[in-house]
Amino acid sequence: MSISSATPDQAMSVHGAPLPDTPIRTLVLLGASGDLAHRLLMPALGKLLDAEPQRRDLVLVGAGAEDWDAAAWHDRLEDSLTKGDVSRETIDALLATTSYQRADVTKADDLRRLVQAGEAAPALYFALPPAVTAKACDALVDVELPEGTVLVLEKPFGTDEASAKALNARLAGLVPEDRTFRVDHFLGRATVLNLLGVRFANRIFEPVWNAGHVASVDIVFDEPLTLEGRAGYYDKAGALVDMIQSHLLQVMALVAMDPVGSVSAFDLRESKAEVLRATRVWGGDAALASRRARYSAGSIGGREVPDYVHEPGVDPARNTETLAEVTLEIDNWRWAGVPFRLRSGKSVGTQRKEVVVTFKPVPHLPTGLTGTCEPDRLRLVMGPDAIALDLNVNGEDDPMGIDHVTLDTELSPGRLPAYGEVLAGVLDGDPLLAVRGDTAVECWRIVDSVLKAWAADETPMETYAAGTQGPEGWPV
Ligand SMILES: NC(=O)C1=CN([C@@H]2O[C@H](COP(=O)(O)OP(=O)(O)OC[C@H]3O[C@@H](n4cnc5c(N)ncnc54)[C@H](OP(=O)(O)O)[C@@H]3O)[C@@H](O)[C@H]2O)C=CC1
Ligand SMILES: O=C1O[C@H](COP(=O)(O)O)[C@@H](O)[C@H](O)[C@H]1O
Repeated sequence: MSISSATPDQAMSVHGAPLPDTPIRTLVLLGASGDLAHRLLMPALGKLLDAEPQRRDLVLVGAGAEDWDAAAWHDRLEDSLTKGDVSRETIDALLATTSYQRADVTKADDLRRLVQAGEAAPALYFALPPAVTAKACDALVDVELPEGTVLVLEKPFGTDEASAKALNARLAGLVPEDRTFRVDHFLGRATVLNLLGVRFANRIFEPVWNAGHVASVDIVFDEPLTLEGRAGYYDKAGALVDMIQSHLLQVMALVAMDPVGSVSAFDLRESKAEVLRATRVWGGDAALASRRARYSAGSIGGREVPDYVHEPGVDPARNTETLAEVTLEIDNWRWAGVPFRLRSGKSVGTQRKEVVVTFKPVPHLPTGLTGTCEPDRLRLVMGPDAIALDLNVNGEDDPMGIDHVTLDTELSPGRLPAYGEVLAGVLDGDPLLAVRGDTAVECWRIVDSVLKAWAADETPMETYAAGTQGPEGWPV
């Protein structure tokens, strides 16, 4: 990989890597009429251009199945950018150069036209359903790609370990690995990036960041959001694949990896990969190490929510879970015996999105101190971004009595939305925030055994009413 050594006068990317010789000037958005493109990608692109007006000389080419003329495309793009609070100047600049092509992206001829739409090598962003992305990659075999072409793939990357390997093989025949961006937008979230600063720019955490001092780690992403009309995708994925297989395992890798010598793409991604290679389900028993549940009717913030199985587009026969929990172990010197619990759910009453590191009790509490110690806990909250440290202190009323306090502060939400950071990496050719091919396969290996146990009904499907914190008896 070519990232870590810059010549003295070489330009640097926002993530600190040298810029490639051929920076990306054409972004082709395949699936431009879809939800991801409209709600997240185009606003994030606008925010990135707002933040770096001098640096980004970019033409956006939209492509999709819709038969849109220039006016319809302009309306759609402007609506998306306006909703994303992008400046008028950036909106006008983008509108002045953008174009839209109707295309069936599974056809080589249509893809060839799109690849040739700009003057230089493009970034092709597959904002498409995963099955369509796989077909588009097959069709690209018959298209000559200019040197420097970048391919950007969304999650889920494949549907299991074998299909992820096959997709990697297909991509390797198209462009080099460091021009393949497997997107996990959680890697662009401010609090997730903050794991690097908190862990490695402070003296106090790293010496206790191991099985000698840590009792357990929880990575939780519970949302009040319901299905939000996404049955077409979500009912086939479920909470385990939608959140744990990708986002939460990436976060876990950043929490558990060894300290890196640099935050270059090479060092960081290798350190994450090492942790994931050592990760497996707790006790080697996927059925016992996991739980699943599905929401029934309830209400969230005054809004009535139907039974998941009665949501439009849901097929009850799929038996899809909306809340998943998996406990993992990391078989290495640093983490042997420490449970990492990953959990994510929809239609949960109170949002909880955080990494919690729970420390072991002190080896000896001095005789004479009274009361009960609570475990020290470090929390990194993913939105609104915050950090908190729960500590035991001496009490107000009894000077020798133990009391509990929390030191906490809000953290900046970051200069850009998560997808803005991801796009900056894509355009700079810096794969720091992209998921490496072997890592994508490892993440499937970790969850595949759970998927198999669930398919064989070895783990019961539990129920929780929408608006509650999950089934009774589950730790929150
Ligand atoms: N939406 C979200 O919040 C998130 C989505 N993702 C991922 O992003 C990807 C896209 O998701 P999303 O935007 O929600 O999906 P949508 O179904 O909303 O959009 C998919 C787009 O692909 C187009 N499309 C489908 N087949 C073809 C084809 N053969 N040729 C050209 N265009 C085609 C569709 O056009 P048409 O509708 O006209 O058929 C549509 O514009 C998925 O992998 C998803 O997992 C990741 C994170 C969040
Ligand atoms: O990728 C996904 O992420 C969102 C949560 O991320 P956020 O950045 O929107 O908070 C999740 O709701 C969705 O189901 C999942 O597909």
